[in-house]
Amino acid sequence: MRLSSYFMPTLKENPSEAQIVSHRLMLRAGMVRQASAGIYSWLPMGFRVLKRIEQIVREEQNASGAQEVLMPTIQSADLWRESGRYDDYGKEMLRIVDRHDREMLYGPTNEELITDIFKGAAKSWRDVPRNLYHIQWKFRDEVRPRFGVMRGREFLMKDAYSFDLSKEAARHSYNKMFVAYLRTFARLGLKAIPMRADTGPIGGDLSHEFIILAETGESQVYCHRDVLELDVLGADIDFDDQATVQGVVDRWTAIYAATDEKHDEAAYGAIPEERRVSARGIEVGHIFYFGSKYSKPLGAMIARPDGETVPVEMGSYGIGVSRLVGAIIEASHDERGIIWPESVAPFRVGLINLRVGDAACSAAATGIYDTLRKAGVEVLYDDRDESPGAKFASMDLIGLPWQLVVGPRGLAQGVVELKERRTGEKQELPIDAALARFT
Ligand SMILES: Nc1ncnc2c1ncn2[C@@H]1O[C@H](COS(=O)(=O)NC(=O)[C@@H](N)CS)[C@@H](O)[C@H]1O
Repeated sequence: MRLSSYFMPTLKENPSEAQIVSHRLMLRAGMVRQASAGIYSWLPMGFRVLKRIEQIVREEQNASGAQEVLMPTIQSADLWRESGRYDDYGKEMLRIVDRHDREMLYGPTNEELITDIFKGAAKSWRDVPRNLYHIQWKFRDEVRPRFGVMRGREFLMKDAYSFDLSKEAARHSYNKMFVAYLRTFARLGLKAIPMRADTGPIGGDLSHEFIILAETGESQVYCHRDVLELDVLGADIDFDDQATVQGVVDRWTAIYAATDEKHDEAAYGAIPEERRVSARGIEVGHIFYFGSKYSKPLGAMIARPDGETVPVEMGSYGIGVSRLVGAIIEASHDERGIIWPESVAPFRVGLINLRVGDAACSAAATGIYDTLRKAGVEVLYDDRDESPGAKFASMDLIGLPWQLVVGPRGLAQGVVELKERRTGEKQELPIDAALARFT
């Protein structure tokens, strides 16, 4: 993509309404624009990151055996009346009346709808275990949306729902999601710690929040430092091997880590002082086991092999896909701007032509641009007629992992400059050697 034709309305100044760094940088880098309170338009740069995150979430859900569906954003109030949550949900629920005066709502979550879909299709133990997920926009009329996309009113969530015959089987489904979440956040370049958590409006009695430590986080969390030093498991795990999956969960949950609501001062106090961590954190995922909380009132029953019918055992598992765009910036930035992990970067290489008017420079830069694109490398080519300083500043702001700088002086010596955004490390390389790094 040539920057001279790219829709990327960057801002020079920090917008006054932005209180945290990710909100500031997303506005300044031209990634989003607020449409109304807590509701954002995703511009090309932000949308590319959102889709990269979404795709990694999708791959890890699929790897764990979950199956992707797509449920609507608008739901009938009927199912929510059956589950008893229509009134309980309170003011966060956006209630809508259609032209036939039917009571509808913009879904804040989908337990009722997915249970109704499963109920219509499943009849016996042969139909479980199943895990169905979708990646869909939600609406929660937050009383104080803030921090940009971190606490929005309309936001993108991956929400998965598991169906099992027994509590033991449901626990394995829960454990598989626990492991899938560890892998997902590791691929996003994040250290997300699973912490015992409250279940809130979703319900149930077993729940973990996946938290990344960040000063601007809304959650207060406590943990043993050991849990921050655990490595996420290797590349592959056999999700059908219950003992292996349980082993990973046990290893992580054996170490103290809890959100404020579930904090146990005594257990925390037993940790040696220098190994205690008390910090703010950002909740990027939240998983729940809640048994028959929805299947009983909605009548989602399945027959056991002995013929007796029981309400299907369920859990639900959410990841804040749009929140993650902000959370990754909170975890990965410096004073000059964003530092994207390669796995989610909107482009892999930022190509800078230092002197657009210079024929040799432009020929070399355009040649590199064409070669990289032909090799399938995502490259953003700054071909604007701007000063070198302005180009360096905007490339550092938008945070692409690599910068390739073409200038007359370097060319005279047959080299271009390669800079790694994360470390700031620069090296001069012949053009072919520089290209070889990416092709
Ligand atoms: N207002 C919000 N703005 C952005 N992301 C949010 C917001 N509320 C929740 N999230 C994200 O969505 C994730 C799941 O939300 S949740 O309420 O915890 N869980 C559920 O809704 C369950 N139905 C999981 S399927 C959270 O961990 C958080 O990362």
